[in-house]
Amino acid sequence: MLRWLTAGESHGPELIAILEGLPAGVPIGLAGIREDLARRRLGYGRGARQKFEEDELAISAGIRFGLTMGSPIALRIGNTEWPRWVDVMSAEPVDPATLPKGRGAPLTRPRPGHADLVGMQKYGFDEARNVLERASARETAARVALGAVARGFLGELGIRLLSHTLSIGSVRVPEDAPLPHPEDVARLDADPLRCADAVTSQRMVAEVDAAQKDGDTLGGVVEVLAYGLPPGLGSYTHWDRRLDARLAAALMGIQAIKGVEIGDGFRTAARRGSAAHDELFATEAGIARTTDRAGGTEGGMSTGGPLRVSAAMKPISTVPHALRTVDVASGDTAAAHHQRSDVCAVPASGIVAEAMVALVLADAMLEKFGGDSVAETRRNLEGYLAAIPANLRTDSELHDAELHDAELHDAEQREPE
Ligand SMILES: Cc1cc2nc3c(=O)[nH]c(=O)nc-3n(C[C@H](O)[C@H](O)[C@H](O)COP(=O)(O)O)c2cc1C
Ligand SMILES: C=C(O[C@@H]1CC(C(=O)O)=C[C@@H](OP(=O)(O)O)[C@H]1O)C(=O)O
Repeated sequence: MLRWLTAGESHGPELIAILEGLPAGVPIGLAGIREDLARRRLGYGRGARQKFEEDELAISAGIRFGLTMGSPIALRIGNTEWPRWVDVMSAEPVDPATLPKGRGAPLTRPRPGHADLVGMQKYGFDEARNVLERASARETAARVALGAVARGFLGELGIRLLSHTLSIGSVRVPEDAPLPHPEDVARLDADPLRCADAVTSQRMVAEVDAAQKDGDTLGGVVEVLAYGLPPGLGSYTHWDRRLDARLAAALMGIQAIKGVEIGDGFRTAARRGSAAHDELFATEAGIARTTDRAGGTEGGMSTGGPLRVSAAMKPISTVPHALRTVDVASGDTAAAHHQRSDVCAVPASGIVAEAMVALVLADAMLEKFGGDSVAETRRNLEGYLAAIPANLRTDSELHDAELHDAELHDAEQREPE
């Protein structure tokens, strides 16, 4: 079993992330984690803070000479904004009246759509600072660092992940656009919105520009793909063992994610059964599915084909053209507090979604195959695959190669939705 925890406030000194249960012998370097942290900062439409803040990564435990030791892994990400917040975020008792003018002013105009108001009600605060410090998606840097470690483990077992942007506001990639593959990651990272379709990406940039001009914000949809999974991760035997349920919970656990789809998700509900499922074909190399409408899970288990899961992000709630709220200090109608914010953080949430999927898959791999060293996990995986009787084997290589052609064919045949 894999466990993970994060701690840290948005404007505190640092974020702390701990991962417990990963086997020994996984190659993990600072460079790989830094790369994923840098990818989370990218994306057209992010606010000023991404430009001047850096993620100061340090490994505090669990890795020696570039390899995991089997002990808990502890990572530290310093907030370079900290020197500007030492007084406002001091852990020592401070009388707010002694702070320079404007510093630590109470945030009494809660932002609709953010955690401000309910957080104040729940934790007994009379202003929103303590709420927004932890509700902020700054915390996702810690999860991305943990996800990079999980990705390193999965990579040792032949599993590769990527994410891409499916929509920004009302602009969406065409239904029949080809699925990106791991070789496309550099190209995706270079795209302003991490969109695989260049023409759609340009329209997305225009959508972000228009929202920014209007003092508004945008959400969108990201998709995570994982290639190289074995069949049988997760289980149909109990609701909380289902891989799809675990993925959905992990993705819904990202700030501002409001919907998750596995495979074709809600679109499947509008189809007839004859056009909704992935038929099976006997080939010389094994049983093949030539479509992937289900997104790589059946019965709460991985099928061995590509996993495809998407997450819908609501628009950023700190709207520059501020939303109406109530000043809880006076009871008067007011404009919600706003200093700076992202116009759109959808590409960044794709990187966070990749991290969450990597953590869930790493956990599911360890649950099925165990292992105190990654070599042991690999032996167990290979033994399991070799023991599947010939008449039950699926041919995922064939599946990968033919999937794209079959999907294009399928899109042509598909009834209008
Ligand atoms: C990567 C990322 C960046 C975000 N940036 C901002 C931001 O700049 N301003 C903001 O108000 N919300 C931002 N959010 C969203 C808030 O964190 C989110 O709206 C808040 O937690 C309340 O959403 P919830 O109801 O889903 O928890 C961001 C979310 C993510 C995933
Ligand atoms: C700092 C990050 O994201 C922050 C997430 C966030 C929010 O409300 O979620 C609000 C903004 O912070 P601030 O209000 O200080 O400008 C974002 O910049 C980050 O992703 O590293």
